[in-house]
Amino acid sequence: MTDTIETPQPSGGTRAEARDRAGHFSELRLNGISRAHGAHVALHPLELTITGGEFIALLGPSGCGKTTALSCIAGLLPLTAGSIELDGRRIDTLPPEKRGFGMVFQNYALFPHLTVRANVAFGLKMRKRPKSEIKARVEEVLRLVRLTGHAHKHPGQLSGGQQQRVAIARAIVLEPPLVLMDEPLSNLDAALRLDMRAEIRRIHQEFGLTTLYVTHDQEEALSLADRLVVLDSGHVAQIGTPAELYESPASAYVAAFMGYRNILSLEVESADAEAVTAAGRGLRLPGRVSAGARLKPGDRVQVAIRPEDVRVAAEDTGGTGGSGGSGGSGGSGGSGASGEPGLFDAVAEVVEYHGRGFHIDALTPAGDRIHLRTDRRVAPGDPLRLTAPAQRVLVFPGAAPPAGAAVSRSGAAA
Ligand SMILES: Nc1ncnc2c1ncn2[C@@H]1O[C@H](COP(=O)(O)OP(=O)(O)OP(=O)(O)O)[C@@H](O)[C@H]1O
Repeated sequence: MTDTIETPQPSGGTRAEARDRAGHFSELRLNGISRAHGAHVALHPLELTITGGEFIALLGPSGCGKTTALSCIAGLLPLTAGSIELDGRRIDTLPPEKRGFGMVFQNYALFPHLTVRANVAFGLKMRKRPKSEIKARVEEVLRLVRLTGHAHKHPGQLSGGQQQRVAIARAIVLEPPLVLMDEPLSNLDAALRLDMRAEIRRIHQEFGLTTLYVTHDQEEALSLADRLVVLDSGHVAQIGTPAELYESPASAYVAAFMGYRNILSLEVESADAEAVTAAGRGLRLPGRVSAGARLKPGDRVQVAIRPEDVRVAAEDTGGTGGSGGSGGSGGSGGSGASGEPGLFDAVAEVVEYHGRGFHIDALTPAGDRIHLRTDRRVAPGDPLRLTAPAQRVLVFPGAAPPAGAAVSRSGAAA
């Protein structure tokens, strides 16, 4: 980490130069940090080492402890236990301003009576930096966030996305070792969120930042972060790269976050180290044993399948209205647990048109809701014969579906 603050090049310089200027560090260690509010533990001991330059997303549903973790790191909340070290130096005993981390929140918190330029310059003025340095750094950062042409305006004259970029500029102009962002895009409309998401990643890279980003949006986390930390009721559910979490979620809870919208509670019929057949509720599904799990017949399991991996079996879709037929099992109550593994019946309930295809919610005879995608024309009420390739069906040990997972069932558990 550099202690001296150099005056930036007027042209901004290269990414490496920007990285050198930012308060760069090698390693931020969270050593079992935890936080309790009275008897309620909002954050159980969190172990994480963040490398300088990384983009880390803290992901989880409302109330899982994301903001608590961020506030503990920022110094806004004292730790109940654990410690934080920046390149070996203990910092959890320091107040927020001494940690010097940049913060960007969803409500921007800009000064309405100050221009964009003055908002961005504010922190440097408070630090009594020389005027020439303030001017050069503010201009550079405004250019980086593409707001040079708006520098004279007040926040009220800017769009939500522009205001958010002012908030980011204000945080990064101080060249903080770490930028903490708490759901910074949640007040923006869908299109702007996408644009700003790309902007945030670009700014992170160009300025050589280290970023800790809180979100409940799996897509945002996967697209932005180098690594994700998934939290479940204050516990770490999994830490890994987007590809690791997407391909090999450690639990049904993480799977639900990674787009496995179909999570079914079934029982193991047969299993070896890798392959398993889970059955129950009129279904019989061959699948893949989740990493490290040992399953035996009779075990309760959670079976996770992505909507895009559920296929309409080719021979059984006769277009609208037709029950189709491969052996006359169309309609409810057809193929059951004794039927051909991997094939099951359902009736289309909700059909949404999505341009290139349809998103369908279908109900099995036992009342399990199955989400799927197809480019076949399907109408509500159509019987469907469905299948999912075994290698795309993940089977996790456990009796209860994950809380907050996208499990939808109209019937009772088996
Ligand atoms: N000051 C407090 N006193 C008591 N409980 C609190 C306090 N702050 C947070 N909590 C509780 O701690 C848990 C974690 O809250 P936190 O705000 O960290 O969740 P979050 O994942 O950031 O949620 P959201 O996405 O809704 O902001 C919640 O159960 C919350 O009710």
